[in-house]
Amino acid sequence: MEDFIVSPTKLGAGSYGDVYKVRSKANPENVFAMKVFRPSVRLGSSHGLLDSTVRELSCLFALRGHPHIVQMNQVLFYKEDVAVLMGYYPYTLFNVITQRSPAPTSIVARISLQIAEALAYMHDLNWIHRDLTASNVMLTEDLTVKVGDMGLSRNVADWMSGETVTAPYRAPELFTCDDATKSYTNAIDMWSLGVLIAELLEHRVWLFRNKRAGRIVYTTSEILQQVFEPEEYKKTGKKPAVFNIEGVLSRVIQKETAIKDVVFQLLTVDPGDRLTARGFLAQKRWRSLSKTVTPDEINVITTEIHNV
Ligand SMILES: Nc1ncnc2c1ncn2[C@@H]1O[C@H](COP(=O)(O)OP(=O)(O)OP(=O)(O)O)[C@@H](O)[C@H]1O
Repeated sequence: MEDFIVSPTKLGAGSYGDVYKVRSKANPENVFAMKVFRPSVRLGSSHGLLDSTVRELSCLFALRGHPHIVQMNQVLFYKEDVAVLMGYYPYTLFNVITQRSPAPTSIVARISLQIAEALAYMHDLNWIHRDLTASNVMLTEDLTVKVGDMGLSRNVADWMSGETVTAPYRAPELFTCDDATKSYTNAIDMWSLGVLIAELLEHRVWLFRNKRAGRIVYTTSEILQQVFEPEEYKKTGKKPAVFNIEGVLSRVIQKETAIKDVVFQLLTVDPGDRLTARGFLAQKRWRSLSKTVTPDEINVITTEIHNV
């Protein structure tokens, strides 16, 4: 650690650790983010590491070098704790969704394709992200995607914990039964991608959100069970009218068919019918849209984020 200067203010504090901005002493132009993992307080844990730390480090290691996944530079000790030195990324997708004006569809296409590139790479290597949210998609100064926060990521197994993915981004199959472990696939990440695209197009975060004290909002499970109740859906073949998903996705509905179709192919109840990452990457309309991004469009967004 003697090679680095650690900024005293935290970049962020998550459930699993604190993140600091760090500069190289030899070359102060070189800026990194250092995540210092919380130690395990589990009785009998001899190594002092949380499972999530081991998962995050092994996932970052397995996926290192991918252009749209956070860059892992070094694993080191900071004081008594294990830390990872990563690339420093100034924005997250949350900043883009919550800026004053909605992001143009060209930017939505480019960002979503870059997220899909990262997911396709993960899924090909048999990893599931399991916590794709607006805050976990980081962005460089020119809005290049770096998918991060792999604390819940894991290799696919037959039975996995159902208690995963931040609620508003959780796929319907994770709500289908109360068992602690469930059988699901990497299609859960594609649902989360569908929610992120819808949030960008709707210009609103947490479209499917949790109940908050004092405000009438829908719980994710209520929405998903009412709209996508598998039994009801299978019986009638069409979505029950209890909850109007078209109302929630009102701006998406107004988009041209090719855009609308992709969102609905991702927000598909049956995980077997849901668009895969490779299937998403093959969407010609999105690819050509993403190529129309102009430097001006990027400037407008980054300037707005800076002015918030
Ligand atoms: N590479 C990075 N560059 C800049 N900021 C970062 C970077 N990594 C993390 N951060 C900041 O630190 C915060 C916490 O990081 P991270 O989400 O990885 O921690 P966590 O403990 O896993 O969080 P969570 O509770 O969301 O699971 C992020 O929301 C972000 O603001």
